[in-house]
Amino acid sequence: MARRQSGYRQQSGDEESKKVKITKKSLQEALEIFRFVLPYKTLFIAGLILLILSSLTTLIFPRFAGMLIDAAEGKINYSIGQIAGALAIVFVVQSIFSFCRVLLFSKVSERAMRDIRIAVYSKIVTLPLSFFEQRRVGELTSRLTSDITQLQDVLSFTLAELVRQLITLVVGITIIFALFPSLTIFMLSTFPVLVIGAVLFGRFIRKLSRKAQDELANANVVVEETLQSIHVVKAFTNEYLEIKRYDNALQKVIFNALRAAKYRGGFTSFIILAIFGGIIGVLWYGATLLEQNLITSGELTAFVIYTAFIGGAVGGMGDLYAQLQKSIGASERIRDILKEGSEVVNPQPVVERAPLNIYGDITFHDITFAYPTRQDIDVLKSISFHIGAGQKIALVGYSGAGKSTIVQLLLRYYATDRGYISVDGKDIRQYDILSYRQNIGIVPQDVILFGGTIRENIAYGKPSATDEEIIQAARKANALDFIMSFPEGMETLVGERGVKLSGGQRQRIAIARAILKDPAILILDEATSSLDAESEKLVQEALDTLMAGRTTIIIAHRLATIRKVDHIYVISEGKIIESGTHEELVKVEEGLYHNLVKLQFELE
Ligand SMILES: Nc1ncnc2c1ncn2[C@@H]1O[C@H](COP(=O)(O)OP(=O)(O)OP(=O)(O)O)[C@@H](O)[C@H]1O
Repeated sequence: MARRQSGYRQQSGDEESKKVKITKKSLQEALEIFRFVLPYKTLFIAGLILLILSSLTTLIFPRFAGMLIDAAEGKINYSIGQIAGALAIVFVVQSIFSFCRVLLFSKVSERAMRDIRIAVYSKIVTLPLSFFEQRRVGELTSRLTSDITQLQDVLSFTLAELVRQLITLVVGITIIFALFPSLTIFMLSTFPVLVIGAVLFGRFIRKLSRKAQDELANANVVVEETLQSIHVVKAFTNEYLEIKRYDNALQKVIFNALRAAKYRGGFTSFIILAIFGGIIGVLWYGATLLEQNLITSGELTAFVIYTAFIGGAVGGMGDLYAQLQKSIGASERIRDILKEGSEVVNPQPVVERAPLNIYGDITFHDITFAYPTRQDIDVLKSISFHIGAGQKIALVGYSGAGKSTIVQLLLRYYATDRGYISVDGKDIRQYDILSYRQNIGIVPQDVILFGGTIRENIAYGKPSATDEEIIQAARKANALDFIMSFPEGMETLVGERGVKLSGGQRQRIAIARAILKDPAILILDEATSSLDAESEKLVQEALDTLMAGRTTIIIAHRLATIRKVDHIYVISEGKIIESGTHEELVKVEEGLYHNLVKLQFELE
């Protein structure tokens, strides 16, 4: 439970950090993300021009509305029909502009976002494993989903609104200032109160709403945990407890949401009072001018509508500012990922890479290693050994001794800086990483199958494999019989929505994958859970076929299976403490291997 709780706490922390201060530097950095828009700059600029035009045409409306009234009173030379007709034309044109603008911006934003998504995803999958140990998967997927959606909002909506409101503000004020200077000065004098009040109040309310959202995220954790572990919930008959837990979490949501609502209501009243107070003031002053015949009623109307437009623009600024803050946060986080160093520089289909054929002569030269996330603890201490090409060795030792770590280093999952590993006499760091890994096959402890058909899962070992090769591999892995016993054969779906394969069956699929990959070096991480005798025999036979002629490292859990290997290394606390053949090692009576064998013999 602690695991899941802490995960989500951090996520709500992420929400907090989504907002950053807008400074010149942060803005400049955020704008870097806009390089993804560059390929579409023509469309973007065209959209921007249309946006400016349509914003400007909106500003014609108040003036024309005023003129309409003046025309009705016979104070100007145009007829009502002429002005209404002109207005209608203006708005037909504007509606066409707006349509094109929305379309253009969508084209730009959709394409740019696809490019960013691909860039971020390519970066993520090519990063070294150590990166993934420092980040949570949820965090990375949220980079790809919510952060990029945030940027998309900016491109398709926020930016347009910002431009429109800035134009309304600047051009609107300029127009009324030119037309009605004294009224404008009067109106502007009421503004600062409104703006400062709105900004302060708005910020406070957003903080409260965020708290309510965080609580909602916490409530969602409960649902997610429960559903993920529904087996456990049912086994412990804790349905009621879980409902109660959800209810408690929702209580907190309600408490915070209502608190925020109270202030939001207050804010609304404040805005109504302030804006209408301002408008009443302006109307009062305007009416006085009208009474003195200093302006016409049409002009007053125009002025009031302009003021409403400008007020609306100012009111919307707070929200836009918050949106921009979020987007800058989002783009910073995306940039952070894009800046990380990939281990695979240029991912491309393996067949297109220069083939690297290694023999599989492996030497560990005095390797000492600590995981990047736990730098202070040396997990391996001065490990040196040699495996000749085609030899089979086994690593034996208690859980946590460092067996898997040895294999992970061979796979170059982690960088080594104390000591080095060579394959065929060359430091493995000097090989192209993809070509190198292409020469290593793994049959893991827990075989993970992707959702898809059995064929696809086997072909994962060699995506270019022909049907015949896949069937051959399945046959050699002793898997063909059970695969063909399914009505859909190779096309049988496995994984979450498909059939569930037994442990032994999954292992044989993994063996077929490895056979297809045909690597020089093979790593077998023995399953800890034992299979029934029949499955065991099928798997063992398949493994024997697979191992033939390959350098093989077996991480052994059941010692019975490794009697025949060329050499056994007994690992304890990161050191090789014994080594030799099975016959040699069992003779050492005080030895760990001897004891492990005795223990297992007694257990069995
Ligand atoms: N990714 C990691 N980050 C930090 N420490 C790790 C990591 N993986 C393993 N360790 C630590 O390294 C030590 C050796 O682990 P390793 O998995 O190599 O042991 P093992 O002998 O393979 O054990 P088992 O037989 O249980 O798989 C353990 O103390 C483990 O906690």
